[in-house]
Amino acid sequence: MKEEEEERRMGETLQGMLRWGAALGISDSSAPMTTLTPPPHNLCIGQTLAVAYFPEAGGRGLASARDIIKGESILRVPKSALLTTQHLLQTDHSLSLAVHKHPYLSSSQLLCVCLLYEMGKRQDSLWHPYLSNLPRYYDTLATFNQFEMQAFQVDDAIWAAERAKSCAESEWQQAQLLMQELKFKSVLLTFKAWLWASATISSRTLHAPWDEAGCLCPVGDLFNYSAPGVELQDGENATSVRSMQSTSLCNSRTADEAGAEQSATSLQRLTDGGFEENLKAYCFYARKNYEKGEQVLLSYGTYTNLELLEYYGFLLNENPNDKVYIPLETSIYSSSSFPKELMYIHQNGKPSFALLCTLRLWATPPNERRSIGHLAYAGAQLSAKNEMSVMGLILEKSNAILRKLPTSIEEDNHILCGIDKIHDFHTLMEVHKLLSELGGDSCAFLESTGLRESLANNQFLPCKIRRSWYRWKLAVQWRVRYKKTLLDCISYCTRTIYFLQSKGTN
Ligand SMILES: C[S@@+](CC[C@H](N)C(=O)[O-])C[C@H]1O[C@@H](n2cnc3c(N)ncnc32)[C@H](O)[C@@H]1O
Repeated sequence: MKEEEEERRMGETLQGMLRWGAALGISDSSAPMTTLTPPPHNLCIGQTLAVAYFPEAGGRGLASARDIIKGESILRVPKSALLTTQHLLQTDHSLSLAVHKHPYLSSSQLLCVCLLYEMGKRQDSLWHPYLSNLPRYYDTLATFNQFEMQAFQVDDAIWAAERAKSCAESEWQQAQLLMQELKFKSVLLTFKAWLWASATISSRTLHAPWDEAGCLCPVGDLFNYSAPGVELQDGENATSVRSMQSTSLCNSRTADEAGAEQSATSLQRLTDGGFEENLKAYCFYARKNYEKGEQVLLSYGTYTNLELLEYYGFLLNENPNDKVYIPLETSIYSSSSFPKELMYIHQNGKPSFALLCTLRLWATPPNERRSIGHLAYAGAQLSAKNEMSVMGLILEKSNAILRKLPTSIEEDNHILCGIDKIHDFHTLMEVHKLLSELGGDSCAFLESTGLRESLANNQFLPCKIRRSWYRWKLAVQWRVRYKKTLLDCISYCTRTIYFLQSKGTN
């Protein structure tokens, strides 16, 4: 009964946002936007899209309300409805005065401050109907606690989470003075509020040509993600692209990567969407045909699962852009001119082009590398013996990584099954019993959440523990996917070696 009531209330707030959006000119129509746009019927936006719930693919999202053809214009959000730093500074003199005294803050930090500033206005904010529909919690990497970070098991992932958190912390500290000058209420000054704002920005902003931090786009940010298909990837050279969000709070990319990113982003806008100066609106286009009722998805860019977790707080079991790096000796890296970032294992277990090419050269006597370099760079196998040493090395490295990890993929899957069962339990006693029997990380989960102590005071599972349980599940899902890639790689290398041996060639 309580859940039904909650659902009804959420439906009403959503309808309120859609009515508000329609009044501001957010529409599916390609006709000029006016405030005469008819009010939305139920959760529909014009005739084309409707807000719907997709439990297995992003939760709340946008469904097609009719058949849609690839390339059709499906949504327009006028610039006046976008929540941007520029808009707020132009319309709020005291905010503008205060912000100009802090030129050292980055554009993302400023957007965080502006978002919290608007939240502080409550009903008086122009965006109140939009803000009250934003998620209350996020599961981006910066929100992971120590236990949840350790659950990744893999150093690179633990470091990424630690870096995301410490970066958010230092950005928050730098912005404190400005937020105090703006007389933020104490609840908006907390690190928790900052994490919420920075996760909102990281997971929901769209690229804006006038601001590196991007813009918050009401209704346009309800599209869930589908990974760009191979048709958008520039072979091995595809780098991470961010069209949903242009910059991260902890962006550590190089200028070259940023350049590649920009050109790939423009490519994607042809089918997905972008800000159109002549229309003064954010315009979205269907990237494929959709049947009525299907979820309409957007490609935010090309991400590995770890990056999806860092910026968006979710991961994909089938992610064509996921990668596993295996550490190699410096002498190996320097055998080719490829950058390290291109030497990895694809999610399907196959070594990347650059990794194969580099290892083939490394397994060639140094005095012969020059003469056969052109063959290696063209992707050719150099000899059966050479190929077998390459496969042998990758196999050995993958096995070594797996051996060092504290649990096997079977144990992780067992833990995941247990974690999933928590969903059906409501009382703390039931959850405690399940976790005590589960073994593995679950004892550490009991410790980290203080669940044992909570038993005395609470009958039901507190929200904080539910959130932690969800992030723990994300970390375990991530490491399962990581191990599966390495196991698939081992099978691939083994099969190749057997094949070459059976041919008995050199
Ligand atoms: C731009 S919002 C999309 C709308 C969002 N579902 C909502 O309810 O407001 C991006 C967020 O949606 C969720 N999301 C998007 N695509 C997803 C997917 N394919 N699988 C799981 N979660 C997804 C993630 O939480 C992500 O941070």
